[in-house]
Amino acid sequence: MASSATTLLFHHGSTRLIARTRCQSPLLRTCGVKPFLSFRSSRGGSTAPLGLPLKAKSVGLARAYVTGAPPIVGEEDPKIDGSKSEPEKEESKDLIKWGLVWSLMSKHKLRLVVCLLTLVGCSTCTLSMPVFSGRFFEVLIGVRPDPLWQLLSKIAVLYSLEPIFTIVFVTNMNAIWESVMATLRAQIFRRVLIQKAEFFDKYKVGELTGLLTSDLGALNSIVNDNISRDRGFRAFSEVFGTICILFTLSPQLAPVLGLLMLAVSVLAAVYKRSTVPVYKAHGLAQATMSDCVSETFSAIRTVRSFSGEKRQMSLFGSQILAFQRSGLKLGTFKSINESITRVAVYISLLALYALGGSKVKTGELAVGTVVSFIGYTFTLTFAVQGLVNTFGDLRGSFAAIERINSILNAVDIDEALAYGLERDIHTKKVQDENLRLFLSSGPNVNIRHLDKYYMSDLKSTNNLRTLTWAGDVCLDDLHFAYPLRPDVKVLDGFSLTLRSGTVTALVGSSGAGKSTIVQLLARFYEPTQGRITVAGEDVRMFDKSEWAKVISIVNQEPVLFSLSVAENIAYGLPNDLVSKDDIIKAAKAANAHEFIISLPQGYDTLVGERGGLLSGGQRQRVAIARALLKNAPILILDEATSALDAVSERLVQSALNRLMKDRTTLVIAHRLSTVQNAHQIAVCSDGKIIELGTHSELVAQKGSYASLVGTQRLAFE
Ligand SMILES: Nc1ncnc2c1ncn2[C@@H]1O[C@H](COP(=O)(O)OP(=O)(O)OP(=O)(O)O)[C@@H](O)[C@H]1O
Repeated sequence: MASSATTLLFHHGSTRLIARTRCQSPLLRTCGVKPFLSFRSSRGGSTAPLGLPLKAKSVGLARAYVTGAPPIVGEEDPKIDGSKSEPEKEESKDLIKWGLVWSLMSKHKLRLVVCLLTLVGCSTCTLSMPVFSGRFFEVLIGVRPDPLWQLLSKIAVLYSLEPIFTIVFVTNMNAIWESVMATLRAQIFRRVLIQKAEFFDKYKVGELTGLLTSDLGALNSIVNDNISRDRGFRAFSEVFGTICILFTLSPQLAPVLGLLMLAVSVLAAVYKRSTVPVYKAHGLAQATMSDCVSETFSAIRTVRSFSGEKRQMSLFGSQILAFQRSGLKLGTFKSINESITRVAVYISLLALYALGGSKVKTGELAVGTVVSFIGYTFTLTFAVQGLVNTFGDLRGSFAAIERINSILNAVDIDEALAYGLERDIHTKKVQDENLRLFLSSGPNVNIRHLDKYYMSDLKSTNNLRTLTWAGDVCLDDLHFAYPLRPDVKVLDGFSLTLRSGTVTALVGSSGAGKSTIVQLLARFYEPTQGRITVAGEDVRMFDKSEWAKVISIVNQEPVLFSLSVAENIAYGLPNDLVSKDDIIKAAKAANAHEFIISLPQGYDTLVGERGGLLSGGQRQRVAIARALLKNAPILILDEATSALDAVSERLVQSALNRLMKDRTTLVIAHRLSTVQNAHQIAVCSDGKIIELGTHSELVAQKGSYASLVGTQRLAFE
């Protein structure tokens, strides 16, 4: 066989099996050795490898793809089934694992050592202070012969060292953790970005924002809130150290007094911690109030037009009262919280005075030791409270990590997108320093679980642009149901060919599946059956970031980013490839130049959130300029002019005509004027094409299209 990948087609009932052989390495490929043979069903998508195990095959080919090797498959009917080899299926897909956190921390070995040493240093200083206080009193009453100045200079050294150690400890700990958090933040953002489209159907934007704000914030607080004195590691070392010292100072007093102090402090701390939900409820009541305020004032015109003032007042009134109630409750808990620590200290001190005092009286204990015990009472009480809080924070962080992992594991990642991105990041890392963040945990950490078998099927994309400029786009017997509604068949054997360089109009009733076709063409979803090809090649053979470069979509409500007009026009294109002149040329062709130069800062004017500072027609023309500059061979216009008034529509339509020239265009429109000039018109109903032809052919057919034209309404609404 001539090629390294050879396909044998077997027809077996309705299932066509593709048998292929491939070489595992370039060396084997050139020598024509075929190390294994696999059979795959082109329908059901199951894979039955023969010969060598699947894993061995995929690893070799995966490497070939990443290093930009020439096309590695050449089958007539390639089929990606996404089936995974068993070991990869079993591997945990959790994004945040303690192993990852530790590996990120261990990149800062020197800082970790400094942290450890300064932690020991500041804890030693803190724990020594009560001992020196005891000695100080003993010197004062003459029990100790040391000169006072000598003792005072030792205390002064301690007092100086402790803050220095603290500064070094906190600075280094903070630096390590901020670096870990930056990487985790980047990894979560990236993992969300590469999820399949149904992920975004499933979760609300607020939930996803929460992952990066509140949930990650909970993880952040493990260290950031616990590097102060009396929290985290310091609290732990102080509790442990205090108990050891108490036992060393007085083996008679320590068991009773130490344990009593510990018990009282733990109880007080646990009680204080139990009031956290009351604080949270109060915060929630406040957030509800502010939501109501922002909703009322942002929709003030709607409120006015429905005389909704009274309703809004009543709603806000109920929220004020709820906030007041939770405030009162919080006040009670605050007052108890304020005194509970004192109660713990007082009980411990009272017990110390009673027990320690009697022992001093009988001469069993030095007065300095009792003074030291007083110091340790305070140290222990505060350190125990800090430790309980740290455990509470840890619990919150565990819950947050679980939430992040469970959301990000709920839907599979989009592998065809992930691989393209991975490769792009690697090639762009030299130019874009910001992308380093997305690499810093090492590429393998993130792509390890990706399906290498899938990757092995992707083609080299060098020729995708050429293919799409010249070849037809075929939608071949597409069947589809949205993943979140698998029982509702939206497409049911949809077949249509978009001829290269021509315009195809797709019309049909509301809900017929027209926009779904756009979603499949854009590869936001994959068809459940059937395939989309370009020049005969299955589009799944190309990674999605490459595919995105050959397709432009302009829809009814184009979304602009809160950037300048020029940045919006050039969005997605590499900075070094786009000149200001190119942007102006595209804007002129999109009939947008005139309005842009009349804006306060011309092309540098910021367009506001989602382009809100521009009118609908202006947004539309900026989107068309963006598509013109992108110069993609395939163009999709999804109801692009239906929301515009007559003047805007004329301007937009003439811009669109320029944009459509020589491109393979699919137009979804409700207006006859937009549709009738198309090279072919497809009428869609119940997820399939029921009529296909030019305007005059379909009118002559006297079918659905003709009746639409007859009633002057194109859409079957
Ligand atoms: N993300 C989604 N998840 C689940 N179902 C969806 C989703 N998007 C659309 N649908 C459903 O798919 C069907 C086809 O919708 P589609 O948007 O493709 O219709 P359409 O022909 O473009 O309609 P219109 O002309 O009103 O825009 C509808 O029944 C719709 O409810």
